[in-house]
Amino acid sequence: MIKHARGMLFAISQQLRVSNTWGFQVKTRRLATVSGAGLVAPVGSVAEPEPRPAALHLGTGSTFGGVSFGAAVGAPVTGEVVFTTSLVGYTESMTDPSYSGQILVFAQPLIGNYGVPDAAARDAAGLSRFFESPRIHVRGVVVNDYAARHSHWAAVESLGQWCARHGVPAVCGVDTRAIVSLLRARGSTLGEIAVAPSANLPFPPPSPPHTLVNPNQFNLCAAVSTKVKYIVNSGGDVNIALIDCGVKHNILKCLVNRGAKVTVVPWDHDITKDAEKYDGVVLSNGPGDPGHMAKTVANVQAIIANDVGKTPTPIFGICMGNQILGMAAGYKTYKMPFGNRGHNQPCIDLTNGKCFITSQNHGYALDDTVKIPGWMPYFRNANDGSNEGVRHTSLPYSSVQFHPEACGGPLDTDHLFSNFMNEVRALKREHHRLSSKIGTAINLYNTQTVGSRSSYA
Ligand SMILES: NC(=O)CC[C@H](N)C(=O)O
Repeated sequence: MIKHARGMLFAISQQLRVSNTWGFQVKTRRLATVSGAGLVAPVGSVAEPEPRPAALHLGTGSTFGGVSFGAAVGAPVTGEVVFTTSLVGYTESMTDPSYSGQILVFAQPLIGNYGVPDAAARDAAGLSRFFESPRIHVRGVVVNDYAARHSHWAAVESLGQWCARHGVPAVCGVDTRAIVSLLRARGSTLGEIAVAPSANLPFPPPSPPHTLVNPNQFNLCAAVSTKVKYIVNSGGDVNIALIDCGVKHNILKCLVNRGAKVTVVPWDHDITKDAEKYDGVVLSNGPGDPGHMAKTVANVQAIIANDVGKTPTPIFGICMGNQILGMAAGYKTYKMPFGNRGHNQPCIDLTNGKCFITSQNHGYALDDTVKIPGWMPYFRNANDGSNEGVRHTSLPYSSVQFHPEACGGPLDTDHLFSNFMNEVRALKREHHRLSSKIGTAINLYNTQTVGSRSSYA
């Protein structure tokens, strides 16, 4: 069966390699998506998808014909076409909510060789063991060489089966180097994946005439953020408010593994109105244009204003979180030509000159050329000089554009979570000490006797 599928794939892709353009009509008819209206079929219920002609059409007019190895979608799937240079981590990238609205092109030629692990596997805190969120967020994937045979101890299905179950189209057999060159030259562009209704059609399916919708015109963070507050690791010694703009599970894990209780709140939630006290705030990653995040920016400004005259609440932002904290400080954002996506982006810590290799996935950046009193650039990209973080000059507010939680990618900047947690605990102790100084005699007595036995003492 595998041999047969591989043979067909090879034959079709050979056929398509010699016919990347067309000037003819192919009859199209609608196909039901495998997953239906948002429902995902269970693991094992979907056979290896039938290889069919497929194509990636770019808004710039280029077409790349290939072979479908994912969902047999009826209508073409549109999105912003971006590329990643990451060598591994396709399951983590595809479930990263920051990729919402995007068609992801892998520069690494061989994709799918280690299959897909079990989405139901959980860690002790109930978080997904292998994925960054419960579902696939990319709109489609484009690869050069799809490994029809996978092998890994954790794999429960192939990449093609996983895509098919989630209704996500996937195209292989295309020259991804040519696509990456084009995207680098022309910038990220809108595009669509079209899959032929039948395996017997010898040519890539054409793009029906229509306007490509730019996903970045929508507030994608609002769409992927949690709708309700929830807590992870309720027994943690410090309470971190995580403002969820599309959080990757590994950010939660990095906090929980360091002993924190994490209270996850929606993207537009104002934590200064909450009755409960937070010891620290994390601003998560998230998809789309940071220009839609004015509400979150205002809420962060409220947290900072609320700190005046008190022990400050440490804030740490990641990716979209960097853009939000930066905008709260007064910086502006801009759209990069093709962004930085991959696991090998060098970033210099401007406080000590050290360079770290980082995991990245972003298409927007902060413009830090304008000086903002009280704030400074924190990290800088050693390749393109773009901003990779900002920090307050004296208060514990900082953020990074890259992903210190990795998954996938290098763990070189994992210490930033430890720094943040140390700051949170130190300031909680300080808060404790100050309130004991200015409190009434009875409070002072309680703080000294009870506080000295507490875990923060
Ligand atoms: N990973 C992220 O948080 C991405 C942030 C933002 N959507 C960007 O593309 O720049």
